[in-house]
Amino acid sequence: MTSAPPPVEVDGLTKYYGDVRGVEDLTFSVESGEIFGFLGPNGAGKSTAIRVLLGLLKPTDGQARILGRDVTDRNELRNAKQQLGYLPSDVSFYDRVTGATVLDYFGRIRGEQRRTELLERFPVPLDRNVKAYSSGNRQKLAIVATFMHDPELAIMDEPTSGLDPLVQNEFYALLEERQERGQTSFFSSHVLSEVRRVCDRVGIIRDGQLIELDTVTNILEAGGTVVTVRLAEEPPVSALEVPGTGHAERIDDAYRLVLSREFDPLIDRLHEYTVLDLEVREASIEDVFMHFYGDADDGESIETSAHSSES
Ligand SMILES: Nc1ncnc2c1ncn2[C@@H]1O[C@H](COP(=O)(O)OP(=O)(O)OP(=O)(O)O)[C@@H](O)[C@H]1O
Repeated sequence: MTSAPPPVEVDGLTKYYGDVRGVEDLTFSVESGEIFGFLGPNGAGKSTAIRVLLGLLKPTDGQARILGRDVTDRNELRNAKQQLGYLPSDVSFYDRVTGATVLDYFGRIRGEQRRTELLERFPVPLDRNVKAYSSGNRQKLAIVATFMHDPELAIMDEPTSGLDPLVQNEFYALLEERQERGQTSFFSSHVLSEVRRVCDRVGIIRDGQLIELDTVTNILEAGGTVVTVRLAEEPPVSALEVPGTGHAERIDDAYRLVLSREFDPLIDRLHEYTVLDLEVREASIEDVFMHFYGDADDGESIETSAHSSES
């Protein structure tokens, strides 16, 4: 018996918009039952990759398959879509219809066995025109539409944007329940906290290219230990760059060092100074991100918490 193909398979995928690079040479696959986060700041290429996966854009080069079907083949894609839930980044339902009509429409096409249950978890004013919906309600309606046929694979472009924290939690719980049943979820995000919380594996994309692909656990382990130290003296940063230091910088009146597991060389060096303050902690996913994006100067933005704009 042959095993089922990976729900998402991308090989050498490249998409240019004329001269503008959308994504270049992406290769990865997502396994059954995984919650996979596709991570990157604005303009990195996440939506482009997702739109190719859904057959909405034709690749310039390379292959993309969902549920074992070639997304550039209309018939194959139609078959795959019966088992696919898709949540686009800007939810554009027909404004002049009610939420109930929207769900009726998708229900007729793909099925709606989980509709009632999902509406209890993500309630929306069903009888009202979608035009009058808040952005959060639109997003909740989109979640119900995405999952009510209980798809094997869900592909979502920034699914939690506009949701309040309680609804976000409900959404993460939904993904985890799906995982227990072996169903697969793939979503793009620029919110690090949610990726750390729910994803098994992440692909990090920058300037259209995949720059990291690993489990969240491995990425955090490889991130090292972050040491922040304040000294009475003001030595140059280079004075603290002992063996095992991956990165060192001066931030205000402190020194921030990323170390591998070896601490002795730093402790020896610190003997030469008066230590006023010392903090040692494991690297966070934010630290890992800053490592990849810290030198970006083109306005890329990453939210280090789901609500950083509100705090
Ligand atoms: N229709 C288009 N025509 C020309 N260039 C485009 C088009 N869509 C996207 N691009 C460009 O492709 C690159 C990748 O954009 P994309 O929207 O895929 O990024 P993203 O990671 O999804 O960003 P965001 O988080 O802002 O949605 C960007 O440089 C963008 O300007």
